[in-house]
Amino acid sequence: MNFIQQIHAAASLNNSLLCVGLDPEPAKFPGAWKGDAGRIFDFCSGIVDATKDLVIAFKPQIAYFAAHRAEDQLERLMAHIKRVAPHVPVILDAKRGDIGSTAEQYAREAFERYQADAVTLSPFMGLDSIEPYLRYPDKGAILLCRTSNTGGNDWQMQRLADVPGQPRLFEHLAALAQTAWNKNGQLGLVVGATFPGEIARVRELAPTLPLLIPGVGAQGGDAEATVKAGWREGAPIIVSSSRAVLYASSGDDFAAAARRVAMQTRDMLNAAR
Ligand SMILES: O=C(O)c1cc(=O)[nH]c(=O)n1[C@@H]1O[C@H](COP(=O)(O)O)[C@@H](O)[C@H]1O
Repeated sequence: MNFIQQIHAAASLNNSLLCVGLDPEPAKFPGAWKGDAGRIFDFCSGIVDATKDLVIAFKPQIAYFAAHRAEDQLERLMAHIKRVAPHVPVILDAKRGDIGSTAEQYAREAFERYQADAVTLSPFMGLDSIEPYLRYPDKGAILLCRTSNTGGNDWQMQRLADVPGQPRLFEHLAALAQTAWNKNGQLGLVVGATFPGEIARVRELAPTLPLLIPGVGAQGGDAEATVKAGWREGAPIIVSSSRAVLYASSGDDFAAAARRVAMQTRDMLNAAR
């Protein structure tokens, strides 16, 4: 199964649009684990085990592991997810973007070392910086398009004077990702839940692509508006929440609390379809 098929299968098996983001911060760990970077695997696997029947995907953010020299724990976590939840695709959030020869190494890291099913990428350096990932035709490559942060305005909302119709940068990218750049049909786009109007615009320009939508939960994005703007039958959205799920409780009941919040969020997203 390729990444797009995995997403469709997990969405229907778990009846979910919710992705749980795995952004482990030892300072926020419960009880005796607090401050202990050696517990990153234990914390994240606890979250995975508690939510694996509720999600369309998991999304570990690599910086939260690398900052603590915990790449070995990320490798173990990826293997753990494959073992306990083989039906749930894993998106490695790495936001890579570099020249082709270096991108080849990043693609190996994501797809061979970590066995990710998809990776997030910055398209700022253009198509040749994306192509090495496209050589893994079963894997997903999810391009930053209209990000959830306010600083996204600095570039993504600028108009391109030399392109017919003078689209904004994010609009131009969405159209390219749907067409010329999508050589093997494996591209997706990142659009922030904090900008539902732009989610709708991206959905117009990229009617079939999977959209990874972070920004519900801690960043305050509107879950209902997100679904209305982005979800269409056959065109999946992957709505990601990290802190609101991971740190629903700072006590030893963290996994049960994460499950409760994940279930509420999943149900809220489903009710808006
Ligand atoms: O690519 C991402 O996942 C991403 C894109 C974006 O535009 N905004 C954004 O917040 N993210 C990531 O999504 C997660 C959001 O975490 P919470 O705000 O805690 O749900 C973090 O891992 C971010 O790095």
